[in-house]
Amino acid sequence: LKRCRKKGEVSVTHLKRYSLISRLEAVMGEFSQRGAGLVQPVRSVVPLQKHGGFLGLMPAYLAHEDILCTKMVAFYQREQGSSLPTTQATVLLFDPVSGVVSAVMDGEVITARRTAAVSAISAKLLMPRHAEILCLLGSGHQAVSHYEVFTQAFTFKEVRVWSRSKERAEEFARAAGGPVTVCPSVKEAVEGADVIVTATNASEPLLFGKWVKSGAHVAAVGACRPDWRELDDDLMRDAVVYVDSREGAAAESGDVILSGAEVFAELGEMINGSMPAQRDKTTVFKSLGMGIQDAVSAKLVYDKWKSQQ
Ligand SMILES: NC(=O)C1=CN([C@@H]2O[C@H](COP(=O)(O)OP(=O)(O)OC[C@H]3O[C@@H](n4cnc5c(N)ncnc54)[C@H](O)[C@@H]3O)[C@@H](O)[C@H]2O)C=CC1
Ligand SMILES: O=C(O)C1=NCCCC1
Repeated sequence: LKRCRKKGEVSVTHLKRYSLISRLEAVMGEFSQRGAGLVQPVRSVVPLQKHGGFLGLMPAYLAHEDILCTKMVAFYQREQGSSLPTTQATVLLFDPVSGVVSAVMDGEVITARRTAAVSAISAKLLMPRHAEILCLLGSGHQAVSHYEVFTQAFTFKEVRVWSRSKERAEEFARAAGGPVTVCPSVKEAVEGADVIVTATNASEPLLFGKWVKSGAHVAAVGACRPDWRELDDDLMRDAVVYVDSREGAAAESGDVILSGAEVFAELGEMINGSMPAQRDKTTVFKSLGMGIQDAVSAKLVYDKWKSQQ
């Protein structure tokens, strides 16, 4: 990908070469057609009230490719400074003929990479044509994977990071493969940014519409509970809102539910061409994560492993 890029150019066409991205595009397009060949219920979530956590179950069956998969993901809101991870996932692949489990995989990398790859698809379609500034809010696992995928797929003049812990943001910047500006506040970080990724465990809005440049694209990855927020009402109501799944957003996204914002389209509808990409407007892609994304990602990993046996 890096070889294909010219300075200052968004190398959107080269995204196709990134096989995870093209697999995700295909399956999300198919999902938005609501055909019988793809079964994915809305995530079941078991609250662990006593421990401030949740266990999510994410099954999916892709009949055309005969992929049967489920992910189990535990996610928590931890106290600042806790050494425990906030998100832990395990992915099971089955032989759909017999129901036998063919693989048990750690889901950390799959979750990190597929989420960032889906956000990159949203950015490819929705960010300003000559996007120069990428801003990451949060410095955890998703911020790292978004940095990696976004800087491989696109060319930015500047990458900024804000985190509620300045030390973590500085650590993030040191570990990044290129220059990253650490910003002291969300407001300063997002000012003039063309693409903003929110990847935090916040449950109250931290990104306000009044700070966001008109025409910017926001990929909102956190706030995956119906009463959690990352984005304020102004941003949600003024932007054109895209989601990964309408049913998922209606059940789980506090940013969608509590703001009363209208969902304009699913990412898959844009991919299929049945709904337009309103690139000239301020856009929000509200990501919640889907079992079908894990299924195609796990199959890629499994096939690669199999080919090496
Ligand atoms: N949309 C999707 O498909 C997926 C979404 N997620 C969600 O993405 C978010 C980030 O996940 P990870 O990077 O794995 O978590 P992480 O724990 O590695 O990083 C979380 C980041 O959020 C920051 N943070 C925590 N509480 C905050 C608050 N109240 N205000 C501002 N910043 C805060 C932390 O300092 C850290 O920088 C979580 O909400 C997680 O549930 C995770 C996986 C998939
Ligand atoms: O899709 C996922 O995986 C997750 N989504 C939201 C919460 C954490 C994991």
